[in-house]
Amino acid sequence: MALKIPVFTCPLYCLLSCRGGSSLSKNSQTSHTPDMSSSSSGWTPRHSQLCMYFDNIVLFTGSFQVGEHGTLLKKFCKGEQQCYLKLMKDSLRPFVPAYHGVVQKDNQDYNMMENLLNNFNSPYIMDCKIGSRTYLENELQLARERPQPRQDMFEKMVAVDPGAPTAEEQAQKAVLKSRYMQWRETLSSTTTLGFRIEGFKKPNEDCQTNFKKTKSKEQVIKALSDFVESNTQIVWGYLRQLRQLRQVLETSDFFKTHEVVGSSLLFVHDCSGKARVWMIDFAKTVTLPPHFRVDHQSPWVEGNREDGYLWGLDNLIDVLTNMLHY
Ligand SMILES: O=P(O)(O)O[C@H]1[C@H](O)[C@@H](OP(=O)(O)O)[C@H](OP(=O)(O)O)[C@@H](OP(=O)(O)O)[C@H]1O
Ligand SMILES: Nc1ncnc2c1ncn2[C@@H]1O[C@H](COP(=O)(O)OP(=O)(O)O)[C@@H](O)[C@H]1O
Repeated sequence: MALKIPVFTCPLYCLLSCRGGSSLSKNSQTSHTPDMSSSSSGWTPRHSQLCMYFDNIVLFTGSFQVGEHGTLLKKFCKGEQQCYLKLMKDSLRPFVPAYHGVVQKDNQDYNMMENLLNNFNSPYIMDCKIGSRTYLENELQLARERPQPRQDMFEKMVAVDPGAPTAEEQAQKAVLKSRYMQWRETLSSTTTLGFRIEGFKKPNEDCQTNFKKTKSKEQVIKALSDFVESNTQIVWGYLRQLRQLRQVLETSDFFKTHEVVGSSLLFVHDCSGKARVWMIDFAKTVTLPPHFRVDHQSPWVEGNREDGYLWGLDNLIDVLTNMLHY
């Protein structure tokens, strides 16, 4: 059973509590980072429209708060909790943040986890969403049964490509979520490479999240080179981590029995040369029916539950390897 303990009062609470489910990936194309006045606690919070961070400390999103003793609190999601509980006993344990149970704050439950940036000095942080699709099969089904046209998604679509909506969508000024998600996937490298860069943050620079149209290998390499500042030692460090992860995934019971959708790899390095990769975001990772098997590589067709996780990881490893020969 999950531990329930009270959260200590965080002085940054009001700054961090905004919309849920936001992340690097949900940033706008036009990020701005106004300085906020220095607080008496010594923190200098800065934020962009949908990307929050604290100087040299951490990158936060609307669904997060700071926890005690170097922990992060993410808005509670039962499915994600179940994943973390299983992951804590799985061979993937070294590749996910430590999970510390459920805590409550103002009637809101949170999953408490290790802050992966704890042991880095001025970290470089990148979020890459892995897999060949970003929505669950049951989301598609729901969209068919109860279509809910989304105006916000129409607006996000038009902002990137005014010609993308169909005549019907133009008339409604709304699109279905499944349609938006599929469009996002074909626009980016998700469908061609099985992963996409959601965003990254370098020390003393604004978040970069303008990767919605980063699709070709060359574009991806350009973005990754910018993130690692062409430092081959860092690329080697990430490659070592990703190859280890690849091996561990082959042995993992968790991976064997789950459809892993919308999950990211969090890349973190700093100027000491330390580079680490972790799997994060299991909100859309679901257990497969008993005896149902996926290989995480085959192309997805509705019903086969394939997520393309290993295909994406292999492509990412290839791309990083290519960078060493550039
Ligand atoms: O990245 P952009 O183009 O802004 O689109 C976002 C991402 O796909 C989110 O996925 P993730 O959280 O994995 O980044 C998704 O959240 P879900 O995870 O809820 O599907 C959002 O759906 P809504 O939250 O319904 O708006 C969708 O609007
Ligand atoms: N355990 C963690 N330690 C440090 N940063 C994290 C951790 N988990 C998430 N993050 C940061 O928060 C962002 C959003 O996390 P994610 O779990 O994808 O949330 P959401 O589902 O709200 O998008 C990530 O891109 C990363 O920058």
